[in-house]
Amino acid sequence: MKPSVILYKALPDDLQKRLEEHFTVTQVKNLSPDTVAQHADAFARAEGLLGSSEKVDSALLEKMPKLRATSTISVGYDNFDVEALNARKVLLMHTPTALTETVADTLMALVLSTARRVVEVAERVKAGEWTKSIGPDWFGVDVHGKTLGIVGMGRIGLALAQRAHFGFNMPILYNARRQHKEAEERFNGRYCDLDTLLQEADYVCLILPLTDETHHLIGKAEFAKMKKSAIFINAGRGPVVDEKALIAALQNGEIHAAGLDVFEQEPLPVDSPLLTLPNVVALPHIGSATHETRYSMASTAVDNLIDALNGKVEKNCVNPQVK
Ligand SMILES: NC(=O)c1ccc[n+]([C@@H]2O[C@H](COP(=O)([O-])OP(=O)(O)OC[C@H]3O[C@@H](n4cnc5c(N)ncnc54)[C@H](O)[C@@H]3O)[C@@H](O)[C@H]2O)c1
Ligand SMILES: O=C(O)[C@H](O)CO
Repeated sequence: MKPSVILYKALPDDLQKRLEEHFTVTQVKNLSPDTVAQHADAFARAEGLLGSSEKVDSALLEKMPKLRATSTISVGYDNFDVEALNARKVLLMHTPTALTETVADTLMALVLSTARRVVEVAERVKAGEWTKSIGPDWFGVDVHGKTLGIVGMGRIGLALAQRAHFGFNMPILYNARRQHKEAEERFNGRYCDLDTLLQEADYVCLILPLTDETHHLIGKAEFAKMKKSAIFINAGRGPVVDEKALIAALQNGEIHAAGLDVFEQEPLPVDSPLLTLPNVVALPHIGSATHETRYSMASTAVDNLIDALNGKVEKNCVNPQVK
């Protein structure tokens, strides 16, 4: 008999078929208590769980006594209570390499669009304001040759450094939990403490996981250390930044602009002050959202679940020790 799995995200037809070749699949719309109660038998039987963007906590695990593996269609896994999974010896699989280059493209897009005010001036053109040759009130600032500070020199940080170094001739400062030889040898990156990076960078780019350690890593004191001309970018996770402090820093002119793909609350509430600031580019968490990359992530996640339920955890496994 095929193992049972719960699928909580729609998959392209061919991937759904691949999943069904290996498992008996119950598709649900989300992991809310109501949905779990409605499909209680399927959750009780399930050995695997596949999807994204929903909390997987100990309350859910209690409803899934047979669960052996979870597979998330994302690289970030802050939605999972990893301690609870470890205690139950449930494997957690993710999609680390499938999206790296695409997210680095998004970061670069945020750098360029904030610096050159792309969204703001395009809106002015659409509003009919381009009635004569433009003056300095339409100008932006340069990107090439400016100092880029990357906080979180992991897979995506490295891919951003590559773009900035080779494409834009930007000197690179970085902060991470350890020094990265590759960043230094290939992209001339200079490791420094967070304070130095905040003080010296023209562009401060965050691409960090959300952990207890990184929660509100950037707040009032950190914005105060940045240059008044600094542009702040976050495509890691919203709660790494104290959003109230970010709004105040923008409103008080402590920093020049911000490009944001992630927020403390998503979707971003429509009454957020961020949406009233012309020097903010706010994106709806599109870091990896291209057709090619989202397909590749879903395909990897399906393969990850097949591997994990067959005891194969050589790659893409967050907690291989529980096997
Ligand atoms: N916006 C999006 O759509 C999107 C897409 C993909 C990833 N992400 C986020 O980006 C994160 C990074 O992805 P990755 O593949 O580069 O991960 P990674 O594990 O390769 O890199 C993470 C880096 O952060 C560093 N780090 C961790 N804690 C730190 C701390 N306290 N201080 C300084 N540095 C610290 C690590 O040393 C590492 O260099 C993901 O965890 C996810 O939250 C967002
Ligand atoms: O972590 C990730 O993969 C992205 O944020 C998509 O959720």
